[in-house]
Amino acid sequence: MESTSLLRLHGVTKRHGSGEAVLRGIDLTIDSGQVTGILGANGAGKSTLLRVLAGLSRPSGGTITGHPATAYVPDRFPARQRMSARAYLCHMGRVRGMRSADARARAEYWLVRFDLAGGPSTPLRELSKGNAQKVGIAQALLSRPDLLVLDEPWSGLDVAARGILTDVIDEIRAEGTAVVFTDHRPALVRSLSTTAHKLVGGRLLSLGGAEPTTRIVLTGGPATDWSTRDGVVESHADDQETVLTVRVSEREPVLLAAIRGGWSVLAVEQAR
Ligand SMILES: Nc1ncnc2c1ncn2[C@@H]1O[C@H](COP(=O)(O)OP(=O)(O)OP(=O)(O)O)[C@@H](O)[C@H]1O
Repeated sequence: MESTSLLRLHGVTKRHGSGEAVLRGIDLTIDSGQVTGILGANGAGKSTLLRVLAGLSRPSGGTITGHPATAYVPDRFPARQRMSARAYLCHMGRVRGMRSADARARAEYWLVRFDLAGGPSTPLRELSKGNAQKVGIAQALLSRPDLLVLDEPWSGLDVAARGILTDVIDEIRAEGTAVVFTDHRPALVRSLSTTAHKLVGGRLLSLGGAEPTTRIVLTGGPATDWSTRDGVVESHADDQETVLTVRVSEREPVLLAAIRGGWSVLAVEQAR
């Protein structure tokens, strides 16, 4: 699919009130089908940048061109209402001009896919942080946006939902949606992004493209926390299998550790 430019930031600055500038001279182009990952320390300005990208916050200086249909998922979904997850999503769908039946079908699809605890009828105010986050993501995916802006979307999600979100990002980007996300894990940002950046001192530094990854499917070994091992970008386990997404440069050491640890290797395949 040919990519088109959706949004361009040129020399964007942002200060909150009369304080120091949080963003300084940000140049960034967002193309369709592109996944842009943004790293940065606490307080570096990641959420501020995402709110500017989503059109929720006006920059103090610089220019922004482009008006993509944008969906935004904040780092904490404020789920205080009494209405059910399904009713909330149907309402949001109708607000966006969807037919009721379509909104309901899409709501049901995302809540089932992300396995919302208690199911779609659960009142929002009874949801845990991670389950509220699933509803926030479902809300953004009701109708396909041109640009999906995700603020630390994996934080709070359980292992299965993390894997689903990674798959969903791959799927929608293949359909042409641009995705911008923040996270604190350099390996994950580098691996999932087509362009990775780091915010330092209010400026956006380019980290270049993603390093390719390999998917390693293991079975039969002892309980192991793979997520802390060098090169492991993601790990996903169920009763039968453990699926690791591993940077290509670390594939052999991880395979060796698995075999030495008593695991059987079911598959090694190119992931990205
Ligand atoms: N509405 C606001 N009013 C005043 N200052 C703000 C506001 N929002 C953010 N800030 C300040 O701007 C700076 C950047 O905050 P921001 O939330 O963008 O950082 P972040 O990189 O997303 O941090 P974290 O990783 O902790 O989520 C911080 O110093 C913060 O205190």
